[in-house]
Amino acid sequence: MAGTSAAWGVVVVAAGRGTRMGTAESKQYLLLQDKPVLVHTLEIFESMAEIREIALVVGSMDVERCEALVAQYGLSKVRAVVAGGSERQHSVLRGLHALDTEWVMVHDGVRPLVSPAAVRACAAAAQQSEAAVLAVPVKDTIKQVNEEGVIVATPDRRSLWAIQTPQAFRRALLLEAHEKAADSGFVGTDDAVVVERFGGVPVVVAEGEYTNIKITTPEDMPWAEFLLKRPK
Ligand SMILES: Nc1ccn([C@@H]2O[C@H](COP(=O)(O)OP(=O)(O)OP(=O)(O)O)[C@@H](O)[C@H]2O)c(=O)n1
Ligand SMILES: C[C@](O)(CO)[C@H](O)COP(=O)(O)O
Repeated sequence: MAGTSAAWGVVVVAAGRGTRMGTAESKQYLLLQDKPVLVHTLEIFESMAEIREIALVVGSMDVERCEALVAQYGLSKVRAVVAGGSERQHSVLRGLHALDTEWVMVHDGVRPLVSPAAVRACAAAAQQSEAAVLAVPVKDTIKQVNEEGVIVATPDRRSLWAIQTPQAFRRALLLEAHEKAADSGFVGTDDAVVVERFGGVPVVVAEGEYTNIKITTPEDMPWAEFLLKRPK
């Protein structure tokens, strides 16, 4: 982004049910400092000059509600609010069809703390390789455990990274990989794996920040409140 005139589109995915949060309200609509989590997320990209347009993907029952949020908060870069699918991957593909920039990022609507600097680092890495993800080195020892609860492998921690979003790609590459994945019935948990499997190009890691948390379970909300209060 820095120093380039590339036009970026962002797919913000927020069509999940948030079952692990255990709240009646889907977690993307829970309030952080009196503002929905999703709005915090959208405002990050709205504030960045390098971002030209946003495709917001939400639950089919939430389209009108989110169109109202977009108007209420003046999110002028949101080009479309579209209904998502049963899996995150399906939601991403629906968002991709609503953008026509050369470069795209996919970001979780429930990651409201990513910094513009980290977004720019991911974008810059993608423009070198066509595909990049934000990630941080894992701090804990990670082990593979079988169904009986027995440890079967301990990968070398030096090679393990916790993958985040945004994930950034040349749009044509990501769209073709997603369409091949849909044809094959493959469903992964992030967009990088779709490109790893069907894109034919290496996906690189751009080091992000540990504060770029994905709001998933109840204890994530007070943690996010604390992080939001930190001086910028
Ligand atoms: N069919 C889906 C599933 C998930 N997401 C979005 O993908 C992001 C990451 O997914 P996750 O944190 O798993 O959210 P949920 O699927 O809602 O959570 P859970 O698995 O606890 O139900 C979230 O912003 C979520 O709204 C989506 O757009 N469409
Ligand atoms: C895309 C992602 O945030 C990268 O860590 C993660 O895979 C999303 O997983 P979820 O189960 O859909 O939250």
